[in-house]
This record gives sequence, C-alpha cells and structure tokens, in this order.
Amino acid sequence: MSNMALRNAALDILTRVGDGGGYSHLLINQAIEKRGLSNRDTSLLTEIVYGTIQRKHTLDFYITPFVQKKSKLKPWVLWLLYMSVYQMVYLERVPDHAVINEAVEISKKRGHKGIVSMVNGILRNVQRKGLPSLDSIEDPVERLAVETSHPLWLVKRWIDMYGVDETKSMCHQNLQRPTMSVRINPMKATRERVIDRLQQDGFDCEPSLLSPQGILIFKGNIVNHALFQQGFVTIQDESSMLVGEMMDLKADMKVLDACSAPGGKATHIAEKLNDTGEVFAYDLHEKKVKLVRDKAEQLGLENITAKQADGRNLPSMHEENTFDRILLDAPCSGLGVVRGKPDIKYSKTTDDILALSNIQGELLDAVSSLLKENGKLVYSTCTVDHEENEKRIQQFLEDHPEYEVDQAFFDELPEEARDLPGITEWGLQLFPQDFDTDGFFLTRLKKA
Ligand SMILES: C[S@@+](CC[C@H](N)C(=O)[O-])C[C@H]1O[C@@H](n2cnc3c(N)ncnc32)[C@H](O)[C@@H]1O
Repeated sequence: MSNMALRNAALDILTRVGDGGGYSHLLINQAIEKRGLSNRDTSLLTEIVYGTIQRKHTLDFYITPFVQKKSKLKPWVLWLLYMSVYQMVYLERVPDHAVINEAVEISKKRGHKGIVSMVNGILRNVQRKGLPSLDSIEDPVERLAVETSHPLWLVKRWIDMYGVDETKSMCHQNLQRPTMSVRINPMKATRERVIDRLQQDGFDCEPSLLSPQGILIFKGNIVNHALFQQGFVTIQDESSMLVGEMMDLKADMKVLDACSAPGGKATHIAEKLNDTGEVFAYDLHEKKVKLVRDKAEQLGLENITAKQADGRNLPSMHEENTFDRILLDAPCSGLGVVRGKPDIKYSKTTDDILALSNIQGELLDAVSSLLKENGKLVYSTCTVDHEENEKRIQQFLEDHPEYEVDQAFFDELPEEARDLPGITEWGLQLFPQDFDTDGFFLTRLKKA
C-alpha cells in the first residue's frame, strides 16, 4: 500500500470514529482484513490511528493557536490536522516534510483549494514556530488532563477517588501500548515448553507474575505463530487471567459464567477444571455467544455449554443453589482498557457509569440465589471506578447478609499483588501502572 493510501485509510477510520461510526480497534481490523495489509502497513496504520486518538486532547491543544474558527472545520480536516501533528511530534521515523506533503495531497483529493492552502499553512506554521508549551496551563489538574489527553471530569473524578499520585501514574500509563500476554492451555503444553519454543522462534517473552499460565510477549507476532493457531495459547490480559486463578476451582465443579463473551475467562475456567465438571456460559448477545463456542472449540474444551441469555433472567433457567462457583465479569464502563481502546476515555460519561452500576447490581442480585451454600462468587470489571467496583460490592453485601467478602481471597493473591495500593476491604483494584496490565477490579464473595 502506498504511503498516501495508508494515510487516507487512517483518516477514514479516524473520521468514522469521530462521528461515532465505530470503534477504532474494530475498524482497524476490518481495514486490515479488507485490504490484506502487510505487517509493516498494519503496524503503521495502527500506530497512526491509535496514537492520534490516544493523544487527541493534547493534539488539540497543540493545533489550537494555529487554527482560526476551529469549530467550523469539517471533521475530516480536523482529524487530518491531528493525525499529521501526531506524526510530526511522536513518530520520529517520519520526516515532517513528508507528513505535510501527504496531508496536502490528501486535502487536494478531498477538498477545495482553500482547504488545501489552509492545511498547508497550519502545518508549516506548526513546523516553523513550534508547539505551544504545556507549561502555559496553570491549573495542575487541567495540565495533567491535557498532557495525558484525558477528559478533565475523569481526571478530577479519579483524583477524588484515588488521590493525585495514583491518578497521575494511571493517566501516564494509559498512554503506553499494552504489553501482549497469552495464556497457555495446560491441557496441551507446559508454560516452560511454550516459552522455549517461542524463544527459539525469536520471540522476546517471559513468565507472568500474576498467573502460572501467563506469558508476556515483548517482541514477536503470536497471531501468526503455530502455537496460537493450534490452540496451545490464547491471547488474554494478565489481569483477566487473575480471575481464573482466584476462583478456587476444583475438578468436577459446576460453574456459572453469567456474562461470558468472548469466552476468555470461561475457557480459562474450563481449562482449570481440566475438562471435568461443567461451565455454563451465557451472554446477552447471541452473536457473541458464538465467539465463546469458537474459542472453546479452538482450545479443544468440551466442558463448556454456551447459550444466549440475559443474566438477569438466569434464576428462571436454573434452580436455586445450583453452582459451586459463579463468575460475574460484568459489563462495565471499560475505563481500565483505554490503552488498547482509547476511544473509550472520550465517550463515557458519569451517566454511563451510574447506568452500568445499576445493571451490575441487577446482575449480582439475580445470580446470587444460584450459588450453593459455601459456594464462591467472583465479581470483576475492567474499569477503574468506585461506583462500579467497591461501592457496588458494598451495596450488594448490605442487601445480601448471606454473603461476605471471602478473606482467603487476599491471602491467595500472588505474592507480588498482596500489598498493592488498590487493595481495600472490598477487593483488589489493579491500576494499569501496578503490573502494566489493564485497570481491573476483582473480588471474591462467599455465601454462608
Ligand atoms: C466484560 S465482558 C465479558 C468478558 C468475558 N467474561 C471474557 O472474559 O471474555 C461483559 C459481557 O457481558 C455481556 N452482557 C451485557 N449485559 C448482559 C446481560 N444483561 N446479561 C448477560 N450478559 C450481558 C456483554 O455482551 C459482554 O460480552
């Protein structure tokens, strides 16, 4: 693909994301598949699209002094400016003059002469005069928001919840690319053998501290490797692996995964049961249930039954006191995964958080009756917010005196995770800066 075509594709994706026409990770995947992009093109397209979205607020601060009537610009022109300045500031291997020439060529194809000369003028001014200094922002919270490209309301909310230092680290960590991690399938190979094989094939990888099944991959494309294609490993963030580790699973157990798609944790649970017992995996969306079935099949697991259901209706489908273990990996605002899905940090609102917290409460209430006495229920989210995590659990326990936090959970955490700042009486909030994982909350409750 030519450089021009690649940047045009990037601009299409950015403009669609900006219009609310899709999520960047899905649009990038579609573009890669549709155009059959090479590894080099895939990596540059991903870098430009993610990088531009990830830094959007900072880029806006940078271009504002150079643009008159910014609010009147067509969305594609604004995204072209963001995308170009992103490359000029953050991509050292792309020379500024090449970025400007390509932006001008793209403008010629999409707009009239006035737009072409405006884009050319703005980018040449940025190049000649340099960027405005972030030091000009006096308020330290606003500065943090602009510097790390987070909405101001979110930074303020996190500071109120977790303090300035934790929020600062989290905002900076959210700008880093997530480290790839995979989970080995213990029914097919040991972690040592998989690491040996990957290293022989030129991968830079090491064992995870959070899961004995986890491997961190710093260099190497696992998706193209036979071990991935043959179901020896599956891609999963380490924080999610911790859920399977903390479920206290034993052979022959009957386990409910109420919100299971795409099946990362359901398959982990099934592996831990060593293909004994039974995992009942549900999801609200039929289309997504297929992903759970596909993943189970890819990993060669036969102890998962995946079906469509609203988790809130499960009491009408199963008897009370049926399951030994329940996982509620709840739908959430996703503010812990903004490194990999940067669109999320701009699109979520406090209303979304409150609405999700209500649904989480309804799901918890619904599944709670299905747990056997002395059974254990793990609740998790990939978000960083009290409302959906600690307060959600606190409220549930107030409404359900038959439940309590299982204190053994804290002792069973991996040693490295026992003193984290996110540990409270309600569970563990993992911050992305703790282990370079997603921001993630998990806790384990037991039914007396
Ligand atoms: C955090 S994701 C689950 C990820 C999954 N546990 C995994 O590890 O691959 C939350 C899931 O909940 C599903 N969901 C949302 N509302 C639901 C409901 N009322 N009942 C059941 N599933 C629901 C979503 O479709 C989504 O797939």
